[in-house]
Amino acid sequence: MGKAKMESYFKQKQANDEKLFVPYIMAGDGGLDVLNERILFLQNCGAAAIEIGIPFSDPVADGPTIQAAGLRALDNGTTLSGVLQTLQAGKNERNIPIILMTYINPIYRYGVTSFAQGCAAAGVDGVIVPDIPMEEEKFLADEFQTSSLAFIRLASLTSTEDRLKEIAKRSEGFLYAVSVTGTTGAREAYVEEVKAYLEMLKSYSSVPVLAGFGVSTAEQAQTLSSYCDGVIVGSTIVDLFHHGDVEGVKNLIEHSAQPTTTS
Ligand SMILES: O=P(O)(O)OC[C@@H](O)[C@@H](O)c1c[nH]c2ccccc12
Repeated sequence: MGKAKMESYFKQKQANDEKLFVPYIMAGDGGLDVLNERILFLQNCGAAAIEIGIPFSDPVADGPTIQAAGLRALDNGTTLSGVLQTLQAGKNERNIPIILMTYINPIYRYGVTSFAQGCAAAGVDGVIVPDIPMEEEKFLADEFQTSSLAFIRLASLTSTEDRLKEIAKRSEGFLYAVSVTGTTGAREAYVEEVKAYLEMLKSYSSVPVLAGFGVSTAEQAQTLSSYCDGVIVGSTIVDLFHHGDVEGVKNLIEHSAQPTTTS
């Protein structure tokens, strides 16, 4: 669908008062054979989009769960071109946006232009690159624009307000609001500043603001979603799939969408 369609797809969901739930999975964890199957399963469970990680040997933003999933995927021979081919093969069965999450190194090795073109051909709609700061991103932004890919930016709790304003202004598709300090992985609690941070980002952003990092329960998803437009859940989903608990995945997505009940 590309950037413009992804944005109108999210707008339509929001017009129906839906919060957006975006699960993350690691491509090649369990083998590339299960990738398209998992995507369709998540789509049927009500995911608003799916974030797909490209396994990489030095995943600096990742905690233990995603690191382990990345190692499993690398061990069974998963490559970026294998992932793109698999996504291309499953393209016609999907109807929700697909976002690739990859560090810059695999993109460099593949070639920036080939990567952007390969993503578009595979039916990828947006890309997240966590280790490219805003000052260095132009070479990527230009290629993504040529291929109609949304360049999804990451905001962090430790940035100044001026910087957050600029990041929010640039974000396409949605704005990824990293809502903890540190790496990916389940957390028990969120710091109090998260509410103000998400509300501030919402006031600057023209695309939906989604909170990610640390979400492991439906209650957390509901609470965070009440401050912004939805959540991204990685480590918990990766763990559930790894243990074969697809019912757990389904329950988490279904319950996360329910409005917060106050007791
Ligand atoms: O695993 P968590 O804590 O639920 O966080 C989401 C996260 O896994 C996913 O979005 C992600 C995986 N690796 C990343 C690297 C950078 C930014 C985001 C990510």
